[in-house]
Amino acid sequence: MSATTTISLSTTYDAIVIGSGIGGLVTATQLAAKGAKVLVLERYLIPGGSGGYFEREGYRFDVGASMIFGFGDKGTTNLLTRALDAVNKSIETIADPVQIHYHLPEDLELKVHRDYEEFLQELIALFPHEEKGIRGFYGECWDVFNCLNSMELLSLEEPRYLMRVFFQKPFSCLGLAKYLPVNAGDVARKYIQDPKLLKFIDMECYCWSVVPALKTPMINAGMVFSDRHYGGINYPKGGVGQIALKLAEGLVEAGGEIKYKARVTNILMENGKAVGVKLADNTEYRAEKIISNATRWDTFDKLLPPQYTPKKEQKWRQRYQKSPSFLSLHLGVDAKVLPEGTECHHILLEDWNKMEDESGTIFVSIPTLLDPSLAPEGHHIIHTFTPSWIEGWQNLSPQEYQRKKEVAASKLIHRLEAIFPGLANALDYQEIGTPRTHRRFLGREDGTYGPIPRRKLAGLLGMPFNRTKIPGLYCVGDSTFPGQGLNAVAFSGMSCGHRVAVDLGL
Ligand SMILES: NC(=O)c1ccc[n+]([C@@H]2O[C@H](COP(=O)([O-])OP(=O)(O)OC[C@H]3O[C@@H](n4cnc5c(N)ncnc54)[C@H](O)[C@@H]3O)[C@@H](O)[C@H]2O)c1
Ligand SMILES: CC(C)=CCC/C(C)=C/C=C/C(C)=C/C=C/C(C)=C/C=C/C=C(C)/C=C/C=C(C)/C=C/C=C(\C)CCC=C(C)C
Repeated sequence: MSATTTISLSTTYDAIVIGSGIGGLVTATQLAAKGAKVLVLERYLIPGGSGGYFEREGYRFDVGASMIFGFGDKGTTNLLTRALDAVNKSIETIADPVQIHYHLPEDLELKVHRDYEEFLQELIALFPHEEKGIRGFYGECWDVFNCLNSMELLSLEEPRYLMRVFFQKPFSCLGLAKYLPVNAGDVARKYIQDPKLLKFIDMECYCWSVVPALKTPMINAGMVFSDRHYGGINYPKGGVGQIALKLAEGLVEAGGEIKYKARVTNILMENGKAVGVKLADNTEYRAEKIISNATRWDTFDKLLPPQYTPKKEQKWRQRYQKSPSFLSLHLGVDAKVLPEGTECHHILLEDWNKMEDESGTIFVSIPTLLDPSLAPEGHHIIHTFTPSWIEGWQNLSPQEYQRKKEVAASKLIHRLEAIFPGLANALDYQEIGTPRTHRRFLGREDGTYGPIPRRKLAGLLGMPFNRTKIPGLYCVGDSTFPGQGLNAVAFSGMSCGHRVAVDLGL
């Protein structure tokens, strides 16, 4: 068959989901559970995207996500638990007693304990003059969280749901409406004066939102700073990849389909409406609704002809830009290198002025402290990453690229020796990922971690929901409200599933 031959398949689906990241899988499972005929197309070999895994020499490494919110067993904000439950799946999890052990400049060293009061006591001991401010700021985060955690979380684009939830929980709705345009840094400044404590609050935001507190939406901060104590951080037994594997399993059991090695190259348009997709091998599939779990840049610049880029997208790009990608180091190490009592997640920064710089902040995750089965006996996994832009990794010869990776890895290991002395001599396995790796394996433009505000914006107000200006086309994942994070994209998936189901008349 010639390369240009197009194979059109006669089956018509209710919905096609492009990509099996957690956002895409949650949408697909929500729809399949409601009886829709769903097809998920994934370019890679396994599901999960940034929440995927890979195996090397007896180690099972998490690709990206490692600090998992949304796995609690109470309230309404435990969206990963709920998404799995919708297709009759569950995952055994291991409670992490400390969310992050911070190693910050000027000897600012502290742990965010799962127990809220224990965390506050540790922070207040470092800033006794700010006790009232600390309690005030984190207390207001709880106000936001309590609003969210009191209501059913579905599509904010569905007026009947909004009316229902408003009548059921008017104060929670009004509370959230009040916080939608607010950023965490402005709330922090109402309570806290100490500049060093404000820098700490910046780091508390930066380490998941990739921007300082003044640019971090308060609703997201309320979720993160409270749920870590309420539902807690819980690691899935068998690795983060289990979440996607179970969702994919549940999808198929609910009557949905998932195809791997199925790279979508075009969204097919007819009379201004999205009607199907075309794969790299020229196969075409058609559906009533097309849902893209690719980033907005990939969706609108690559999958659609340029004349279809809505004006709204151009405007959005004036407000949001691609965040940097990461340089990731997946290490297998001799267990003896970790001192007794080492915590699972660490943040390391030596100079406050470098927090947002390329290679400034170092993130560390050691999942084998919670689930030893992920590494050979007597060994641990240290997954460490630091922000990195694609530009520095382009136009290199294979030798230059290899050399640059090794230099960057050894610099990271050298800095990590400050918390894990002897690390360089304890290495058993090493794999280095760059922004190019993330672009290639996750299909994310420039390997970006997701959208970040170009300047200070009004909280979450500018983040688009799931519908797009193109009839029949929806977006899901971290390019949509409320942004990055597995629990955040699970929300995006739940609301996308809800909106599409209503549009399909289900
Ligand atoms: N908690 C953590 O520690 C941590 C760390 C890193 C990332 N994350 C989070 O993971 C989340 C990512 O979730 P997501 O759902 O937005 O997306 P994702 O990028 O994880 O998944 C997108 C999927 O779509 C596939 N894809 C892309 N283009 C395609 C095409 N043309 N055809 C077929 N398949 C295609 C990709 O291969 C990938 O599997 C982010 O929100 C990020 O914040 C969390
Ligand atoms: C009716 C009326 C009047 C009104 C209306 C209003 C309303 C109702 C509103 C609503 C809203 C809503 C619902 C919202 C929601 C939201 C959400 C869900 C959110 C979520 C969020 C989440 C998040 C953000 C998360 C995140 C996380 C992350 C990102 C993480 C990350 C991590 C990492 C990176 C790691 C780090 C570290 C180390 C490793 C150390």
